[in-house]
Amino acid sequence: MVERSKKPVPIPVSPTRAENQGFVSESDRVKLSLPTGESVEILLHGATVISWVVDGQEKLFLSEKATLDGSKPVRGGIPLVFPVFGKPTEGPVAALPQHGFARLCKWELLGRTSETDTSIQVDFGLGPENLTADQREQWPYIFGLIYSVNLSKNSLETKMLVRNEGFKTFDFNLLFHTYLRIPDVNNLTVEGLKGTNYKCKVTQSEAVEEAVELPINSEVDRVYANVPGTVQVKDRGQAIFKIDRTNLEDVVVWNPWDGARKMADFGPEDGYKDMSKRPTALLSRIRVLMPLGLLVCIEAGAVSKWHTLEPESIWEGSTIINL
Ligand SMILES: O=P(O)(O)OC[C@H]1O[C@H](O)[C@H](O)[C@@H](O)[C@@H]1O
Repeated sequence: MVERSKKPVPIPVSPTRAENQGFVSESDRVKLSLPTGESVEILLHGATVISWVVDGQEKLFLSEKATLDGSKPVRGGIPLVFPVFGKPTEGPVAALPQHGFARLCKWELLGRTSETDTSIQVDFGLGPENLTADQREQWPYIFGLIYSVNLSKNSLETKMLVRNEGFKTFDFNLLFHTYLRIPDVNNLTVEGLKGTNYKCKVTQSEAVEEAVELPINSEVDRVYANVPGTVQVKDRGQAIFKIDRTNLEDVVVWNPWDGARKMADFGPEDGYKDMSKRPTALLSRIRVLMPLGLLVCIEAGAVSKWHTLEPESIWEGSTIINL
């Protein structure tokens, strides 16, 4: 449970910024914006970031068929993975659904906690009181999560604080399952992984990454452990996303490729690859107005091993995506 005494203290905003309405809270979501036009939108359901707009361009992929009403995890944006990554078939977390419960729960809005003309932050909380009785049974620990989303002019930072508020030690994984929107997967490379050990979930094998520039040209589902520095996503050799991490040692690279066709909530069906192959004039016009999705997931996390949290201990991990 998020102790009220531990809640972040809201910082009063200047009248000028208040007039700019950089923070809008609706029944199911929160919208943040900067005077320079950048914005981010976060659903209370899963505390899922579903949009990040810079210079009028959407930076995150959100499936056309994503469910946003809280009945399913969101296919797109930044779903939160906690307290388990994947779906272990045995052990104390075997009863939990794939990727845990954090992306399924309705989070509490704790409030806007810092704001200047160049950045704005909002915090959300989750504890056992926000879980269903089944979820509490599946993961019977007393915990508090505080999730912060910080929007700056050219970056988006997400930070998770995990607190063990009970008497029992627990193990957890955490991951920001970030769906990046990219212009064209055919020109895309991911850099910063060379020399890192990875588990390939497609071939069920392990290897050391040899590529300086990793292309995405088929299904990719790799868990890179202990990635040393910045991971860059490049389009035609130009960095379009630079991802830095603090206390999140691992990076998952995922693109379902044509496996996306089997996902009921994935749309457009070929959004994994290249929307330009859809020829109709109407779709081309729509594409100009609202470029549809091409994606790669670059997921910063702590997933290659369990993190153990003793009672009264705190763990914090964050990632920042710079443009
Ligand atoms: O379909 P989901 O439960 O959202 O999982 C989507 C994907 O998440 C991660 O990237 C995993 O490495 C993949 O194996 C998984 O398919």
